[in-house]
Amino acid sequence: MTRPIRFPSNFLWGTATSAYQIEGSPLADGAGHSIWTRFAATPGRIANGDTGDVACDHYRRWRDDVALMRQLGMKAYRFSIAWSRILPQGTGAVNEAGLAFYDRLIDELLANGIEPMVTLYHWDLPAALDDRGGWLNPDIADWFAAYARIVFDRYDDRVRHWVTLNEPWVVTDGGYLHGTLAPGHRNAYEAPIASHNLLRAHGAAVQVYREIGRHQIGLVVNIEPKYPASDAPEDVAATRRADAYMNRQYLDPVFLGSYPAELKEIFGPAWPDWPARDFDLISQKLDFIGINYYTRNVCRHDGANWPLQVAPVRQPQATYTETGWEVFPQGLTDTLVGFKRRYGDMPVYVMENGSAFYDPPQAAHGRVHDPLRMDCLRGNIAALAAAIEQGVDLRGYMVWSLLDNLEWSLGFAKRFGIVHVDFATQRRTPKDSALLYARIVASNGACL
Ligand SMILES: OC[C@@H]1[C@@H](O)[C@H](O)[C@@H](O)c2[nH]c(CCc3ccccc3)c[n+]21
Repeated sequence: MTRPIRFPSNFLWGTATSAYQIEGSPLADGAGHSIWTRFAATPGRIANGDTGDVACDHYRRWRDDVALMRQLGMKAYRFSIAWSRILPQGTGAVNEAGLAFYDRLIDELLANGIEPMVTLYHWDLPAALDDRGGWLNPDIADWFAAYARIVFDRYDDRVRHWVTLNEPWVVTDGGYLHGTLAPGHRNAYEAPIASHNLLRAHGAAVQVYREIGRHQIGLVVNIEPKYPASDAPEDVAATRRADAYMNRQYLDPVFLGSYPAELKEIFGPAWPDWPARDFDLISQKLDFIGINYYTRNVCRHDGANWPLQVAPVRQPQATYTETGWEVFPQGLTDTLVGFKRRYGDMPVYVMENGSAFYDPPQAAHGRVHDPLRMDCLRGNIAALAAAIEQGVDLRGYMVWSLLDNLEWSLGFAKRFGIVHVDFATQRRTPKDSALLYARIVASNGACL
């Protein structure tokens, strides 16, 4: 008989989404262009020519979607605010209609007993700010802080969990190094500058929150634990570089006040000498850390693989998702326990965890059978319990995602939702994984 899994009584079970991926109507009611409306309009940037022009039409169907969360018994909902709905030019004139949309959403969530957890930035930079250098312009820390102040002023009476940025690593690696995400740059000199300015902006927003906020604020990072393919010194060194580049590049400056030494080794002359004062700004005390976990990497040295000289090693016995990620729940436990060991004991939320699998067409009676996603969900929630048993102060868990949605450059084909969306009709159908998650939430993790 396995011991019952114990989650804290007020554990926040929920789901997560982001503005550009679900809302649609990106330019409605005075909203301005973002780098993603621009990227989506550039031929070849998003698979199948998909765009966020309609997406899940959440901008108009938000009330029904909250009702769906209520029906599933969700305790929380993590979503992002589109900066360019609030400030169409990124700075300057405020768009009241944009503020009013999120007012209505937040009020509806609270009326349904669902805790709103708000991300200020989930990749959709106002295009007007990109025209002024975007994340490459050091002034963006002030632009972001001004946007944050407006949003805190408006919603902090109802929102008790704030996130400054979603995944600065992805914004940098995808948007400035490999060019796979907006704004689509490929420049090893730009990437460290963008990354550093993201962290400066994060710190500036936290400073504003400490002036006027009454609740909690944190950062969300994607963590992908790295394991050496062998104990050969070159594989161990490659693994260390990969961990420094993806994971410690963000957690070290925020919690330890300095970058890992490996970054100078990786970027060489492209790695600037940063002013010490920046780290006082970046390492503002946080109330929690948000971790997005999807998979692990097994690493080997590969001298030809720029810039890290690391190659991933596929695991022959493992299950892989449609996005090519190994299903490895142990990595979630290792990540949470590893965070506590390196950075200390602090409240942790898993702010994203999920999987994309091919979902068969709707079966009879409107059911959508997704056994692989169910297995992944069970395994990851058991991994949470293992972390709690090892002393991790885990406060909540958000499944990515509530709805099938626009998977950035991969378009709509990669379905992460526990609720199926028929994009032709906008019909929502809870998948078997949603019904499983609803049971898990209702039993506070007992019925895995
Ligand atoms: O890919 C699924 C989700 C996205 O839809 C979310 O917007 C984003 O926050 C998010 N982050 C990750 C893990 C980091 C990652 C993203 C893209 C590519 C590789 C790794 C997975 N996801």
